[in-house]
Amino acid sequence: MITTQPWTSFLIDTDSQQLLSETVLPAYINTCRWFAGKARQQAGFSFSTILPLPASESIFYLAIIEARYSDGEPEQYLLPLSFITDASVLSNVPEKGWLTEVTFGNATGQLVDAIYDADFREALYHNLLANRIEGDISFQKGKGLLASDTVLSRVLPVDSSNSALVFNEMYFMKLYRKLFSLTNPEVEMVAFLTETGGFEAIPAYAGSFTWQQPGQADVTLGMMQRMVANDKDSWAMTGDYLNDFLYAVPNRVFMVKEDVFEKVALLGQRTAEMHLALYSKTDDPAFQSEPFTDEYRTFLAGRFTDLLERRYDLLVNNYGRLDEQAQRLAWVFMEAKEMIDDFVADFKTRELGSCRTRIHGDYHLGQVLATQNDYVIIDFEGEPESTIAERKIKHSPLKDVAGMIRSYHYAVSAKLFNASETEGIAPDKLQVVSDRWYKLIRDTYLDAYLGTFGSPHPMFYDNGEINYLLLIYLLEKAVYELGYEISYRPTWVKIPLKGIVDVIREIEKLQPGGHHRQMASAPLHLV
Ligand SMILES: Nc1ncnc2c1ncn2[C@@H]1O[C@H](COP(=O)(O)OP(=O)(O)O)[C@@H](O)[C@H]1O
Ligand SMILES: O=P(O)(O)O[C@H]1O[C@H](CO)[C@@H](O[C@H]2O[C@H](CO)[C@@H](O)[C@H](O)[C@H]2O)[C@H](O)[C@H]1O
Repeated sequence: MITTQPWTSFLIDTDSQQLLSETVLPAYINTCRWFAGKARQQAGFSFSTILPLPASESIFYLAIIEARYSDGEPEQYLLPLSFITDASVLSNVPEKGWLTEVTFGNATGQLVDAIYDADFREALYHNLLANRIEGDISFQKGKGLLASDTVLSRVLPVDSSNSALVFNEMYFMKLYRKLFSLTNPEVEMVAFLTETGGFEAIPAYAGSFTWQQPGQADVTLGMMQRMVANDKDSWAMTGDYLNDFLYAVPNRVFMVKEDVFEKVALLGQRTAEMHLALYSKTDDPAFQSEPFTDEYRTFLAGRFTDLLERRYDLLVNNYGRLDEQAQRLAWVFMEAKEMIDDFVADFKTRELGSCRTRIHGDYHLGQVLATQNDYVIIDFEGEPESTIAERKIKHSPLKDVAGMIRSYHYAVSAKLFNASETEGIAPDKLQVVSDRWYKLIRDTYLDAYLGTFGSPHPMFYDNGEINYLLLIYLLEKAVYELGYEISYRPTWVKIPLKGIVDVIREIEKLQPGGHHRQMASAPLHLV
């Protein structure tokens, strides 16, 4: 691409912007892991805003790209741009960050995603440190950020929905890609937990930067936290524990080491401490706890009913692709439709005395980093499928608890049903040992969680309500997961289906004549 205007004029160089939008962005953006619209009917890309970020020897642009679709609303993505003319600098940029070769005025070079340019990363760091306002970009330094003369930075090689940068191996910065016209819930959550809740099992907040426009809501562009030295996340760590279990199963030995129970209980305790911190007294209405209102119950029941409809359709359309075991579970789910509908309708009118607070919202083993003897909880962005406004709605913290319980169920199922060690074992037998591990671990986690609150606590009205809410949230999560697995990992579909069937069995017990009536005072034994 050749243009007569220099790079410093890119902000007003609409011809170059248009040329790039038409010829470069569609191909480039579709290669990026963070772009969520790959499977949608795309109708083109354009530069909706360009925010200049001057640095000592160059200028960078934070481009806000609009992705348009013929099947729905447009989305906004952040793409920081750097123009590199020096071959030695370019040699540090991986090819996946190259957009195109271009001549701006009399300089020829490569247009790249600026996260791969060390000067850009350094500019972000210094602007944060200085609490600088640069045009419409406002940098806010958090308490945890300390000055440093030298800045060594790198891009963390995690391919996810955002980009991660590391500074001096001390700070972790998340650069948000998909943008929303409200402060990202993650920034609010991390700031509240650190500064009001005094919660220590998250990386300390070190700052954030936002795009501010007069009369409009701030748009969060990035957030910095302390970097956590961790070996792995808890999904990987649980997988390690399960290896011991897996090797014992073919020898007809049921083995769980005591330190597994200790680790699981510690996670239950940390989860409760996070929820207690979110319950802290505050004047900020965004974080004050609230009762279960008609409005909330109507919202949740409505959202759940929509989700169920979509999932039944998806299941019917994909039924033929499922294996025999998954098909059997799918039948149970489909036959229970009326009962589930009644269960959700009952929720809509049921008086509940428990509280709702802000919660993590997307809580599973992959969101908990395992440090040497403890845990650090990350990724407070909320449910990826929800709008930003929905992600800020208060729920019972048992929704997070249900997320983690589902994750333990996933961990054991994924391990036992996909391992060569268990190939000779009949699926029904495998299901029995898998359930046995899951129930032990679930109860260990729950006991430690509830034990940390002491009894009674205003967050939960009574054990009956705890069981009831857990059932609602477990069902909602497993139904959500069913869609995720059909779309991304069809061989794992039976995992959420089994989770759904387990909850169905519990709902059956709540029916007149079901034996739960006699067990109403036996809490926390869901299966
Ligand atoms: N403070 C931190 N310190 C070290 N590594 C981190 C930190 N926060 C996140 N990570 C790493 O980055 C990965 C992506 O972070 P996450 O918050 O889950 O981003 P995303 O929203 O893109 O999924 C995590 O799985 C973890 O490996
Ligand atoms: O972490 P994300 O926000 O990207 O969440 C999505 O992907 C998750 C998988 O990576 C998926 O989680 C499901 O699978 C996990 C194991 O891979 C398991 O631990 C979770 O319990 C289960 O929900 C998540 O549902 C999806 O939104």
